This record gives sequence, C-alpha cells and structure tokens, in this order.
Amino acid sequence: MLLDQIEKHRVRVLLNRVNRWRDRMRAMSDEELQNQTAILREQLAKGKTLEQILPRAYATVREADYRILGLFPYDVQVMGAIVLHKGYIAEMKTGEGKTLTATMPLYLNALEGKGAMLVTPNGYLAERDETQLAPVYEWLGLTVSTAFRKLSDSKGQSEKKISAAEKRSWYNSDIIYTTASGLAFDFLFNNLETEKANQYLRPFNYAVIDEVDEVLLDEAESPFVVANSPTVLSNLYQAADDFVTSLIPKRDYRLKRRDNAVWLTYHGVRKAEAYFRINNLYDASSREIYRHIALALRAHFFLKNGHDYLVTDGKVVLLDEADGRLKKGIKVSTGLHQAIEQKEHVDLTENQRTAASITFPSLFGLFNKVSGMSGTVKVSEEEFINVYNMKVIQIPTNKPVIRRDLPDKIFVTTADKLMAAINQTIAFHKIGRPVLLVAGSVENSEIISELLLNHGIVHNVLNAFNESREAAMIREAGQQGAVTVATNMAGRGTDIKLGKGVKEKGGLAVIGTEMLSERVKLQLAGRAGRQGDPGTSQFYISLEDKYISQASTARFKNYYRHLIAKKNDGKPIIQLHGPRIRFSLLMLQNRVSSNAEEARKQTNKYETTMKLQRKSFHEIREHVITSKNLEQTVQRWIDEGIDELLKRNSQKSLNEIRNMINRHFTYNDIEIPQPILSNPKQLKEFLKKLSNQILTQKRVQLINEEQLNRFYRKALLAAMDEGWTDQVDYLTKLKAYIDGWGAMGRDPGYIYQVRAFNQFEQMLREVKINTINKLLLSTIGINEKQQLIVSFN
Ligand SMILES: Nc1ncnc2c1ncn2[C@@H]1O[C@H](COP(=O)(O)OP(=O)(O)OP(=O)(O)O)[C@@H](O)[C@H]1O
Repeated sequence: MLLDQIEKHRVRVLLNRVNRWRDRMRAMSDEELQNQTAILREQLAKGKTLEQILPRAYATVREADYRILGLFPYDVQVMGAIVLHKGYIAEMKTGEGKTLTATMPLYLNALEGKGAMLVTPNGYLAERDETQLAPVYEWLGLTVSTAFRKLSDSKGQSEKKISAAEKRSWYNSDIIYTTASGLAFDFLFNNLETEKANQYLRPFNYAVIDEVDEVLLDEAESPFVVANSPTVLSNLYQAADDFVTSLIPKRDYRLKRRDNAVWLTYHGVRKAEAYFRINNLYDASSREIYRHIALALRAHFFLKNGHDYLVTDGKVVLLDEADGRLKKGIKVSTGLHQAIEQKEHVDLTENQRTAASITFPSLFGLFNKVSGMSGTVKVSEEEFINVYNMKVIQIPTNKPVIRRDLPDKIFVTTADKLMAAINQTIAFHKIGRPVLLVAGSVENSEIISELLLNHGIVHNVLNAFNESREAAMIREAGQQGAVTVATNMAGRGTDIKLGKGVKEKGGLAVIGTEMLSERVKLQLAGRAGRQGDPGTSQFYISLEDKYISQASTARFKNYYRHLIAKKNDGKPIIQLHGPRIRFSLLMLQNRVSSNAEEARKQTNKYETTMKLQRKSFHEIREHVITSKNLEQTVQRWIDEGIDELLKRNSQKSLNEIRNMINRHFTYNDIEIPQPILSNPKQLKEFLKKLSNQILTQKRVQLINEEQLNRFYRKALLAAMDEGWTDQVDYLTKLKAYIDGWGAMGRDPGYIYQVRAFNQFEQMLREVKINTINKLLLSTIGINEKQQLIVSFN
C-alpha cells in the first residue's frame, strides 16, 4: 500500500513536469513542434536517458494529438502514459481513452530507434488504432505501420503471400501496431527461416500490451503452434469415437466438470480392452489407444459446438474463449482437433507435428521492456507481480463513472433467463434506449436473435460469423432505439458512441445473459458509461450456465434438481433472490478463478523449461545462420557425430560398421581394413577421413567459398530443425500426457522438467549424427543461374 503511494507520488511529480511544458508547446509553430523529435533524439545521442526527456517528449505528443486529432490527453491519461513507460501495468477504467494514452510512451520509446509496439488482442483494434493515430506519429517524423496487411489495403490480394521484404518494412517501423497472435506466428516463422535474407524481425524492444489481462492471463495457456511434416493419420480416431459414444454414464466413465476431468471406471477400462482387443489398456504398447480414448472423451464431454468451436463449411474452427472470435489457423495440438472433427463427422485434417510453439508469456518475455493496460487488472494484481514481476497502478478516471452496475438477476433455467432478458430489452427499446444484449455463445446469439424477431424488433447480430461488419455495427449500436446482439466479441475495446438524445434517456444499457468471470463481466459493462456518460449494466444468469455447471458442487446440483422439480410441478418462471444464493455464487466464482490461476502457474512452469531450451537452441541456430565460415563447426559436429555413432554400435562387427557407413556416410561399398575394428581410435580416424573425402568430392562442384558455406548452412539447419521439431512435438505430447498426474499425487512439473531435459540432450546428440547424413548423403548441383541446389534424402 505504502509502495503504491510512493509510486503514485512519483507519477504525479512527472505529470507536473509534463504540464510545465504545456504553454510553451502551445505557443510553438507547427514547424517548431515537429522539430522536437530531432531535438529529443539529439539529447538521447548526447547521453540523456528516456526518463530525463520524458516530460518534453510527452508534452510534444500531447500537443500534436491536439493539433492533429483535436484531442488533448487529460492529466489522467498522462499519468497512465508515465506508468506505461516504466514497464508497469496501468489500470484505466473502460472508456478512459487508452488508445490516446499509448501515443506518449510509444513515441518516447520509439525515439531510441529500436522500435515500439502496441499489441492488441485482435486485428480490428490494431487497425482502428493505427489508422486513427498514424497521422500524429507521421507528423512528428516517425514511421508507423500495422504488422499485417490492412483489411482496407488488401482488396483482392489477401491471398498473395507476403514477402519477407514487406514484413521487414513493417517491423522496421518506429511504431508498430499488431496483434498478439500475429506477432507470435511471425516470431515462430521467422525462426524457422533458413536464410538470414528471409528473416524480418529485429530484436524485440518495447511493447505496450492493450487488454493485458486477456493476453497474459486468459490466453496464457494456449500455445501458438506452427506445424509441419504431416504424420500418418491414425484410424484410431474413428474407433475411439465409436467406443466413447457407446459408453454408459457413471458405469463406464466418470465426469468431474469442476476439475475438468473425465476418466474411465473399472468397467470402462474392461470395456475398452474388449473393444480394442488388448490385454491391458495401461500397458506401454496400448499407449496410442489410451491417448485416442482420452482425446475422444475430451472432445465429447468438454467441447461444445457453438461454444468452443463452430462447424462451418465442413470444417471445425475453434472459437476464442476469451472474446468469442474465430481462431483462424490455430488448431488444438496433439490430435484433439481431429477428435472433434471425428465427433462432428467432418473430414479429418492432416495430423501435423508441432514444429515450433510459444505462449504469450514467453513471447513477451523476449522484450526489453513490457507494459500493459486494461480496465480490469487490479483483481489479478498478485498474479501479475508474482508471475510477471509487473506492478499494477490504478489511474483515477477523468470524470466520475456514473454507470450503474445493477445486481445480477438469477434464474433456474436458460429459457427463463433469456425470456426475462428479452422482456427487459423490449422495455428499453420502447423508450428509445439503445441496448447491447450479450449472448454467452454463438448458438445463444442466434436464439436470442430469433426471439427478438418474433417480437418484431429489428437488430444487428455481432458474432464470429459476421466479423466483417463489426465496425459498422458498432457505429450504429449507440443510436436511439438500436438493439445489438453480440457475443463477448464486443467485450473489449469496443467504443460505442452515444447518439443524439440518448444521454437523456439513460445512455446505453448492457444486458448480459451469461454468468462470467468478474473481469469479463466488468469489460462488458464498460461498453456503457464511457467518459462520464450515463449507462447501466445488468446480468441475467441461470443455474444452467456453463460457468456454473462446470464448477458446481454436489449440494448445488441437488438444489438445482429440487428447483427443477418444482418447476415441473407447474411453477412458471423461477427467479432466485436473497443473500444465500448470491453468496454461493460468489464462492463458486472464487473457486473458478483460483483453479484458473493454478492451471496458469502449472503452464508457466512447463513453459519455463521450453523457454530455456528454445533459447539455447536458437543461440546455436543464430550462429549457424549468420556465420560466414562454418568449416570449424562442421568438423566439430562430424567429430561428435562419429563418437555418438560408435557409442551406439557397440559390437563393431564388420557388418555393423558397414551398415552404419551405408546409413550415414555413403551408399557406396567401402573397403574396411579388418584390423581397425578392434581399435576404436583407428576406426574413428578412418571414418573422419572418409567423411572428408566425401566432402572434398562435393567441394569441387561448388563455385566458391560462399557457396560452400551456404551448403554447410543448409545441411546444419536441416539437421537442427528436424531435431527441434521432434523436441517440440515431444514436449507438447509430454505435457498433455502428464497433465493429469497431479491428481494422482505426483508432481507433473518436476517429471516434465527431468524428461524434457534428458530429451533435449538426446536431441542435440541426434542432430550431430543427422548432420553427417545431411552433409554426406545429400546431392548438390548448380543450376543455370549458378545457384546452389541441395537435395537431402
Ligand atoms: N483526451 C480526450 N479528449 C476527448 N476525448 C477523448 C480523449 N481521450 C479519449 N477520448 C475518447 O474517449 C473514447 C474512449 O476511448 P478508447 O476507446 O480509447 O477507450 P478505452 O480506454 O480503450 O476503452 P476500453 O477499456 O473499452 O478499451 C473515444 O471515443 C475517444 O475518442
């Protein structure tokens, strides 16, 4: 608390220093103001720190914001901007103008020439913000871009592959607006490139993460995955799916939604053994069957169409749990995607191996400095401090918030709550108040839409199906009498402006129709009452909501059954009142959020191991990709590879050695002098000589040293990337495999670490052997353009 006060005091001191510049900046001509960028850069060059030039820099942007956009950042926004520069998290209430706030730290940190990024959870926000603010930065002499092809520029060419040069120009801009997922994918692909010329990222410097709780908490657990080299598709998906649909609840399997767990009972296990004709389901030889059953169980009991994914055009597309958008291009790894496809009876996509993966927490761990902003972070402050070492500073609002967040209305069934919510919508609509009606899933948004149509109410539907009309719908949503049905896609960053006469009627009414976590709820409520506007929010929830059913206790379930029985006896709509039910729901909410926090901690533990391995792997890779002379590396790796091969071929019979030579060195018959077989030293010398002979033969086909180096590089990288793909794939599967072990009293984090480490060492040894293969068994040639062509077997 005291520290908090001290920190806030420091922020105020800096704010005063920014304010002292205000009149001087106002008096400057445009030219003088624009010239500040050069002055500030010069001060940096002369050794001043960013902190020292902050007041002048912030005052410059502030004035530029005013001259270009007509918006002069308020004192509270400058305070938020100071917090962002320090690498902390600024909690600024919804609608306080975080977009404008970010202009200050981005400008300041970009002055060093190492790049400053604004990362948002979705492309709509990144593009909107960049378009709005680019004129300010450009006016001040900085370059700015989105790190993706803008929807507005990409007419007809969105299919065209984006060149490395184009991407490089984005990422070399002073200020970059992008999405967290776009950045994750670009990072992974950039690392898989085998030529420096095809890489486009520079080292990450400074980032402001918008909606930081969504990025670093809600999405912390789902890794971004790049897949390659399809593996054989297993027909076990269908068998496992058929098997799971034949199971009898309780007798064959048990379901514990609260712990997110489902497992086979003794009966179920026997049934599986009979079904798959095996002796022991838990035997190592049945591991694949076990894995497929586990996947099918998960697909059937935990993932729901319309909730977790959509089936469109015969394809399964995942929905982002946090914001209800389609997660294009992302697949659940380890076969769960195929298990869902099998369940939905659509064609199975190819099963792919994970080539590289990263989670948001480790992606942002690569930046020199990271800060964040959101309207709803204080509740998770402890986690931010413990896990990310980021302080949270609350910024006061510019004008008092007068929005009223009314207490939840609680119903027993889904039907009851939807009807009540619709009736309320109709009442608001009658008096001309705009309503944002938020559905818990795509499926519910369509049901609500139909019900509204039955009442003759014209409305817009904003869900993952019509994302393209988002901007237009948001523009209409605050007008008199407008009704907008949306999934929680409209939950973050959506700036709904009130139309004429709406304030007098009470502002926007947000009506939620699903129990949600406190943070998501606050975000949705925050679509109303922005910038001191009037507005209300109220949530209509039922005991059947997913959030409740996944976490409810036996007592709670009995209570629900009792109420349903009453309802079946003819009682119409049952609404629940009183402190007891509210208290129970509060407890339930706490339980869900602490479970989620635990799960994130576990994932972060796994990820730390991955991070270390990724780092050491990429250090080696960076050496290979940049080195102009790889001769020594090649010799050393061949040497180590031979040692490893000899260790593995312990017998050293003539046949064994001949086989080894044919598998790794050359397909030709080689004369092996008998006596060396019993002398390891001589044998090693022999193999080294052999590899040098083969390399010399290759060398003569090459034109110059540079081409030789290129050949070396291609061979080493091919060997390394294969090894790394196996490693990442192994780690992904390992994680899925041991994740449930905690329930059995073992520490999955520890087991993971030990196995992951051993496998990494093993992988490095494997790479050395594979290097011999790539170098010696490949064929090379020069094409008519005098370019090197290498083909690996
Ligand atoms: N200094 C200012 N002067 C006048 N209007 C402002 C100022 N700053 C922001 N606004 C306006 O306030 C509205 C809300 O801004 P913005 O959408 O950036 O809020 P936000 O904090 O990002 O909200 P959310 O938490 O919902 O993402 C916008 O319409 C913006 O133009």
